[in-house]
Amino acid sequence: MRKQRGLLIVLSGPSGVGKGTVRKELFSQPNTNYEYSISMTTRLPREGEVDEVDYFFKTRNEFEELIEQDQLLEWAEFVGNYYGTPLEYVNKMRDAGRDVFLEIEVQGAAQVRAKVPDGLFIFLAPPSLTDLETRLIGRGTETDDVIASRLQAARQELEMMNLYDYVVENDLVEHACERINAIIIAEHCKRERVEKRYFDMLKENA
Ligand SMILES: Nc1nc2c(ncn2[C@@H]2O[C@H](COP(=O)(O)OP(=O)(O)O)[C@@H](O)[C@H]2O)c(=O)[nH]1
Ligand SMILES: Nc1ncnc2c1ncn2[C@@H]1O[C@H](COP(=O)(O)OP(=O)(O)O)[C@@H](O)[C@H]1O
Repeated sequence: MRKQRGLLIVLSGPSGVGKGTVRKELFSQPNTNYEYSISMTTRLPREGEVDEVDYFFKTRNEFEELIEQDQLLEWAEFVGNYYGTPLEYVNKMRDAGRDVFLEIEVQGAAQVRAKVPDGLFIFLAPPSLTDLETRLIGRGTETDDVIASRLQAARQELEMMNLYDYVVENDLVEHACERINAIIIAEHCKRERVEKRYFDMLKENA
């Protein structure tokens, strides 16, 4: 059977909603066809974060060079730091039939929407703004100032959720993962409808 080109799955949502937690849970499940695209950032590593695993950590100069050289599928500045997606990896994985996950904020997602119209756009939403604040504070990785800026950004990000194909509430991690897996399976089935091999099959049997 010929392999479909892999999906480009964009997972967005405000800082602290649980994108990283949900994505790690999805990737820990057996029999998935997912690849995670590690982003570039100028943010400093948090305790425990590893270069080339969590992010490719770059200086601002290095990042600006990548922009100049057109090596990023999208990039954005979020609360004082650059973040961007390496283009080559995404294309290579999709060509190999793998579904590629981008975990990115809303400005970058809008750029991907314009460049990759067949992408699958999923917005992860918190049960409430209070839950979001509790999670962001509970994670304990940012200073109070940064938390306040991220909560401010969250209000604008939540207003963008209507631009996504799906909104998934992250009430419980397992439930959010079940919904995301279901969306991806449905998306593959939808794309099967236009697979050439089915038209060929019908012609052969005419
Ligand atoms: N546009 C864009 N956003 C990204 C990329 N990588 C991460 N982000 C987003 O940047 C925001 C800040 O990321 P980070 O500092 O790691 O904080 P965290 O997501 O709250 O743990 C989050 O919304 C990420 O999803 C990227 O390659 N491009
Ligand atoms: N469904 C959930 N219920 C309660 N806490 C959650 C849930 N999902 C994630 N968290 C917690 O919220 C915090 C932020 O999650 P994280 O995955 O780092 O968010 P993001 O990547 O969107 O910034 C973490 O401490 C995580 O353990």
